[in-house]
Amino acid sequence: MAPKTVLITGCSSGIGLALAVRLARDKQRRFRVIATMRDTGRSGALAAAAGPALGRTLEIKQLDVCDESSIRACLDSVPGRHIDVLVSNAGVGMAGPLECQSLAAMQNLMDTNFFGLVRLVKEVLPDMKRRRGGHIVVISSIMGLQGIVFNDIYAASKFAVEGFCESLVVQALRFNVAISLVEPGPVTTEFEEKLYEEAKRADYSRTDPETADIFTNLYLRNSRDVFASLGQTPEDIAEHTLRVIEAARPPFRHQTNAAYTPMAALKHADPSGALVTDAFYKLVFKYDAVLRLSLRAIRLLRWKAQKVKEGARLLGFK
Ligand SMILES: NC(=O)C1=CN([C@@H]2O[C@H](COP(=O)(O)OP(=O)(O)OC[C@H]3O[C@@H](n4cnc5c(N)ncnc54)[C@H](OP(=O)(O)O)[C@@H]3O)[C@@H](O)[C@H]2O)C=CC1
Ligand SMILES: CC1=C(/C=C/C(C)=C/C=C/C(C)=C/C=O)C(C)(C)CCC1
Repeated sequence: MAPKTVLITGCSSGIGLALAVRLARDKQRRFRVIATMRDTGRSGALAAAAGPALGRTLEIKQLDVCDESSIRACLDSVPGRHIDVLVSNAGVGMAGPLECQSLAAMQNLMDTNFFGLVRLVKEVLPDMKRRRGGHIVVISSIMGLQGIVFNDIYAASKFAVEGFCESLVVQALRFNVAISLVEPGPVTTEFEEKLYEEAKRADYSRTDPETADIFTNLYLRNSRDVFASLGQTPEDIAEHTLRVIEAARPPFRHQTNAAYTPMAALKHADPSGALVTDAFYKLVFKYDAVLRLSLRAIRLLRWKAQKVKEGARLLGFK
């Protein structure tokens, strides 16, 4: 079978980079990867990780999801504009009290996370419909299903992504085009560090001292622990996404972190929303010590599992 052409956005770091490398180094050579990024000056890490795949099964192209002409130019440079799989991955995060965030920053986030996807789909879907085949894979988030305190704008952008895809999927199916949402929980990438850097620069005089205190001393501290205990690696997400891409009948939704499934299910268990709001309120304000203790226990278990794995490898087990 001819290799599938997969175009991925946001490949300078994190999930996009890991996925591009995973697909390009596929042992069965099933993919030809077009790894895109808005600034090709940032391609060093990808080129290094791709190794000999660069120039063979992987090529790097410029694409800014906020710029229609850059998307068009990139697609026009692909023979026959033929993309089998589009992976919409590029995205930015934002966390903190609303009062400390500028409207311009919020609009930039929506422009990247939501309209970036819309621009891509507008450009790629007509070709896929004409060919009666294709797959659009969207890196959404668990926050596309359930908001998390202080992530108001980011969660809104991922809800927008989910609503857009949920509506479009039925029409697309008529043309044999699949749409899949990949919904990770926390993933340890530059995304996390960028949030903390942003939080350091924020002007907390724009909010009241109590809110500033809850964000900096409760949320940020717990968030670090959540990433350290429950965070997946970008390589984990690449494996999950590969499974979605290679599925004979791709799922519409795919959660990557089982630890978050109950959280996302709560809202469906109680349509009034009281159950999930109450659970979050208690976790954040009442049982934060229990939360931290549980997260520490998980970290310890993970560390032990890692040591067992390393030991087994040293002893020659796979
Ligand atoms: N990390 C996490 O905890 C989670 C992340 N996600 C989602 O995963 C996706 C990837 O994030 P992740 O790998 O973690 O984070 P990274 O910050 O490591 O990667 C984000 C990528 O998006 C790119 N990007 C940002 N703006 C644009 C743009 N306008 N055009 C093209 N590329 C752009 C960045 O490029 P540049 O280097 O130029 O800034 C970078 O390559 C995002 O959609 C994010 O929302 C979902 C769940 C959890
Ligand atoms: C679970 C949980 C928390 C934090 C979760 C975080 C920080 C999740 C991050 C998810 C990301 C980054 C998704 C990206 O798309 C709190 C509020 C600390 C306490 C209550 C339980």
